[in-house]
Amino acid sequence: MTPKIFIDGEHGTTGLQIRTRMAGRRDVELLSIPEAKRRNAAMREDLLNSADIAILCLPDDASKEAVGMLSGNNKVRIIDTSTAYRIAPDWAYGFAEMDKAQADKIKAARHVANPGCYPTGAIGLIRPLRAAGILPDGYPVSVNAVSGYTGGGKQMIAQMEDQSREDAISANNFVYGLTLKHKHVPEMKTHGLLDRAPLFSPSVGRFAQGMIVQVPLFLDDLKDGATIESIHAALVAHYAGQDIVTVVPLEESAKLGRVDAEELANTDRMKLFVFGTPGGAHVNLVALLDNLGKGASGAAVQNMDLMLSA
Ligand SMILES: NC(=O)C1=CN([C@@H]2O[C@H](COP(=O)(O)OP(=O)(O)OC[C@H]3O[C@@H](n4cnc5c(N)ncnc54)[C@H](OP(=O)(O)O)[C@@H]3O)[C@@H](O)[C@H]2O)C=CC1
Ligand SMILES: CC(=O)N[C@@H](CCC(=O)OP(=O)(O)O)C(=O)O
Repeated sequence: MTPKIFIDGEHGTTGLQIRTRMAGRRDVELLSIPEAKRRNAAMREDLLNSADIAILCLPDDASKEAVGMLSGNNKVRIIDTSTAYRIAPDWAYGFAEMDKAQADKIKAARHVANPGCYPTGAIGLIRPLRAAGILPDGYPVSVNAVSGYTGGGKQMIAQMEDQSREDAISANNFVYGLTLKHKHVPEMKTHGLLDRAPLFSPSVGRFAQGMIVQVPLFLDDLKDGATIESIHAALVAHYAGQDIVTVVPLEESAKLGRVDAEELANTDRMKLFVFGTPGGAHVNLVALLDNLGKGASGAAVQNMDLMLSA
């Protein structure tokens, strides 16, 4: 039987991108709700319960409501793209490359929490160094990032693109999350294996899709003997054997004068760089991805495929 997939929130930014990625696929049947009925609870409940996999592309509250609509159903599997379940112990975290066992956990899971866009970059950089013992307990990790404006969903897209709106945003680049209580911090801490919450400072640029996440490190405060080379080697070893997350060779990074946030727009991959000077005191870890690709919809489709392959 062809597996049935329902995307709750299919007319939003993340949902639409998932639909685009599924267009033309014959191995799955997409159940769909008309745009005008997208908030009709009875129709959603019926479609959710008719699916083999429900992909939730909704705000947190609506995701929780959808999970509630499935509470009596022990068959439907769920991929939730919201923040609601990302550190819930009974949900598998949908970042397949984060360690060697994760893809199998996703394959077997009934409930998968798709990672946040910024956390995908941050955890992708931090977790391998924690696992290798290079980043010690107590290290004060900072995460600085810039996202394309589609990261703010339909509302921010309208605010950036329609300058006639009362709430239009005219800035080309702005820093936000100024209370330092961003919803992604717990997720970065848990899946980054950190014992201290990172200091996370996000920003948005006037480009639709793309993301740079930076984690600067002081070598003196890492494990004794840590160097730009040993950090790079730990990342290379961690990501060996797959081609979605690539670690850029040090010689290649050393030749770069800049990193373009849009380089991986419209792809589902992530690139990791280690910048610095051999023998120097600092390194800057950089992750490059599409906030809507590996940061959202690309990861959701990857997780769906893993679940279907079980
Ligand atoms: N954009 C991004 O880069 C990323 C987003 N995500 C996550 O994906 C989720 C969706 O975000 P995004 O696609 O950006 O948001 P959008 O606002 O673009 O889309 C959300 C969709 O959900 C619909 N919706 C809202 N409330 C309800 C409800 N109660 N019942 C049914 N439908 C509802 C909206 O309808 P309406 O038009 O009526 O409001 C809209 O179609 C969020 O949880 C976000 O955190 C994850 C990673 C990255
Ligand atoms: C630019 C922007 O506003 N970004 C969002 C994060 C993206 C998002 O809402 O989704 P995820 O949590 O699933 O990544 C924010 O900072 O709230």
